[in-house]
Amino acid sequence: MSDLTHLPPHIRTLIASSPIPFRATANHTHHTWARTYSSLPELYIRPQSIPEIEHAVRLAAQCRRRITTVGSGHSPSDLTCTSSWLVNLDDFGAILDIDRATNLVRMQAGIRLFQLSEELDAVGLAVPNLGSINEQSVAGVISTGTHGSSLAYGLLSERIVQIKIVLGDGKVRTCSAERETELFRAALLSLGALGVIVEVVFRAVPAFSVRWDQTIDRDEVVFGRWERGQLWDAARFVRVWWFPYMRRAVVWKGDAVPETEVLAGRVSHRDPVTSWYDGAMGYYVYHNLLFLGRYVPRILPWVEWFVFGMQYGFRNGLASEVTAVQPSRKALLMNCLYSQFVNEWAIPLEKGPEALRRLGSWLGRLRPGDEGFVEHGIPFSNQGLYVHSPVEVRVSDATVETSAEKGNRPWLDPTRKDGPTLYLNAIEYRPYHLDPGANNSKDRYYQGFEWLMRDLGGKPHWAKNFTASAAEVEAWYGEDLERWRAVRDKADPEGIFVGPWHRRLLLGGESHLENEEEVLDTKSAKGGGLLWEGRVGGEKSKDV
Ligand SMILES: Cc1cc2nc3c(=O)[nH]c(=O)nc-3n(C[C@H](O)[C@H](O)[C@H](O)COP(=O)(O)OP(=O)(O)OC[C@H]3O[C@@H](n4cnc5c(N)ncnc54)[C@H](O)[C@@H]3O)c2cc1C
Ligand SMILES: O=C1O[C@H](CO)C(O)=C1O
Repeated sequence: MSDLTHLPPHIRTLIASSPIPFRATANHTHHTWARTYSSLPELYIRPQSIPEIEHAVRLAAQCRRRITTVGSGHSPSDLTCTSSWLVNLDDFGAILDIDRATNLVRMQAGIRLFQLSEELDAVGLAVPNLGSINEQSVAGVISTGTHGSSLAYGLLSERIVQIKIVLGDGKVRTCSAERETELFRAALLSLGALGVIVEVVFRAVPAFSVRWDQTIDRDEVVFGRWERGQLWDAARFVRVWWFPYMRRAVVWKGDAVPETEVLAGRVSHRDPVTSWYDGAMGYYVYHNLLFLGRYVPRILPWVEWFVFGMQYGFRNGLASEVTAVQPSRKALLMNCLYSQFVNEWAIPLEKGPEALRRLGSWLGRLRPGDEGFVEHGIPFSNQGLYVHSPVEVRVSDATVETSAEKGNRPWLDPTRKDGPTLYLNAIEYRPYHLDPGANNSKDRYYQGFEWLMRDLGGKPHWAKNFTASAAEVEAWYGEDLERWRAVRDKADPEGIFVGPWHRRLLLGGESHLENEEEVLDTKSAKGGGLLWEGRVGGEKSKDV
C-alpha cells in the first residue's frame, strides 16, 4: 500500500486495522480512452481477490465514500469519473475453468477481451461476436450493452450465463437466469451502479475464422439491397460505413469458416491486399486534414471524398472489392483511429434507409430537385455545418438469444424486443485531442442527429456521448426501468455505487443517498478534455 497520509486519520486507522490487503494508491489520474474526461480519485484500488473487493466496499460504506469501478476506460462519457474511490480489476482477470463439454468458461471479471480471445484460441474456442475493438474488460462490455454487428446476435452480454457481484453490503451474490433472475437481468447491464461484478461464466463457441469481403457503392444501391432484404442477411457479420457527403457506403461482410477447415489446410489465412496509402500514411494524412478542418470546416466534404476514396477506391461496386480470410479475433476488429466523440442510437432496422436519407439531406443542405433530396424534417439549422465521417451502421438482434421469458434480457437493453435493431453511430474525431472545430459543429450535429433518432423511435447506446433526461429514459424503458431501479435500491440502498451520471439519466430527482457522489465542477484539463470533480455528501471526498 502506498503512502495514504492524505486520508483522514479515522480512515487510515480503519484500513490499518484489517488483515485483508487494501491495494490502494493515491495520485492516480483517471482518464477515458479518448481523453475527453479525466478525474483525480482519492484512491485507486487494484484488488486481487473477492475478499479484497468485499473489504473495499465495506470500507467505502464505513468511510462514506463512493466506489466507481473502471475497466479499460473506453466509455467515452463521464460515467467512470470520480473524486472518490476508483476500483480497477486489471489484476483480477484470470480464466478460472473451462468446461470442454459445454464450452462454459468461468473467469474473473477484469479480464480484457483480447486476453480472453487469446486464451480461448489456445484451447480451440472463441468469442462468437466482437465490436470494433478488444481492449475492453469483460465486465465493462457487459455493463454498457456493448454490441457487434450481426443479425445472429444481440448484445455481447447475451453469452453470459452467470454473474457474481459484490453488492452494497460488501458481500458477493451469484445470479443467473434461474437464480435471482431479477438481479441477473439488472447486472447484465448495470452501468456500474449495482455493485462490483467479480466473476462471470461465459458460453464460448468453437474457434472460427472469417472469410470477408468489402466493397464501396452509392448509398442508394445499398439502401435498395437493404429494402429487398439482401444486405444484412447476406452474411453472418455485416457492417456498413456511410459517408454523408459522397453519399457512398462501404459494406463489409464476413462468414464464419470452421477452424477445422484451416487446420486441415482446405482454407488458408490471408490478409487483405493493401496499398501504399493504407497504414501509417493514411492515418497521418487523415489526422492532419481533420486538424485543418477545425479551422476551415468547409474542406470536410472534400476530406471525406479524398480520404475514403484513397482508402476504399474512387470506383463503385466490384471494382472496389477487397477480400481476406482471418482468425475471427482479428477479422471482426477495426482500427478506430483517434480520440473521438461517438453518439450511437438503436432504431428499428427497417428505418435505416429513411434515417440515412433524411440525415444526408440535412447534412448536405439538399433542396428539392437535388439528387437524394428528401424532406428531412429536422428542425435545426444546418447552415455552415460541416461534420466528420463516417456514420457507423451496424445491426443486432437480441430476440434470438435473450428474452424476458428466458430470464436473460437485461432490463436496460436498448435494442428492440420484437425484432432486429439498427445502430447508427455518429463519429466526431478530436484531432490531436482537440475538440472538433468551429461553429460548435459537434453539438449542432448531435442536436440534429439525436432529434432524428428520437423521431424514428430510437434509444441511445448507454456508453456513448448522448444527451437525455431521466424523464425521457423513464418513458423509453417504462416498467423495465422500474424493475432495474427496484433491484438497484435493494442491492445498494446507501448509493455506494451511484454517481451523477446515474442520477442524471437513470434515477432522476435530487441526489440524496448517503454515499452518492455529486458533480462539483468540471474544468478544462491539461492536454484537452474536461477535468471532473465530485463530492460525496455535500463535501469534496477528500475533506470528509
Ligand atoms: C475505440 C472504441 C471502440 C468501441 N467499439 C464499440 C463497439 O464496437 N460496440 C459497442 O457497443 N461499443 C463500443 N465501444 C464502447 C465500449 O465497448 C464500452 O464503452 C465498454 O463499456 C468499455 O469497456 P471498459 O472495460 O472500458 O469499461 P469502462 O468504460 O471502464 O466502464 C464501463 C462501465 O462498466 C462499469 N464497470 C466496469 N467494470 C465493472 C465491474 N467489474 N463491475 C461493475 N461495473 C463495472 C463501469 O463502472 C462503467 O459504468 C467502443 C469504445 C471505444 C473507445
Ligand atoms: O464507440 C465506438 O468507436 C468506434 C468507432 O471509431 C466504434 O465502433 C464504436 O462503437
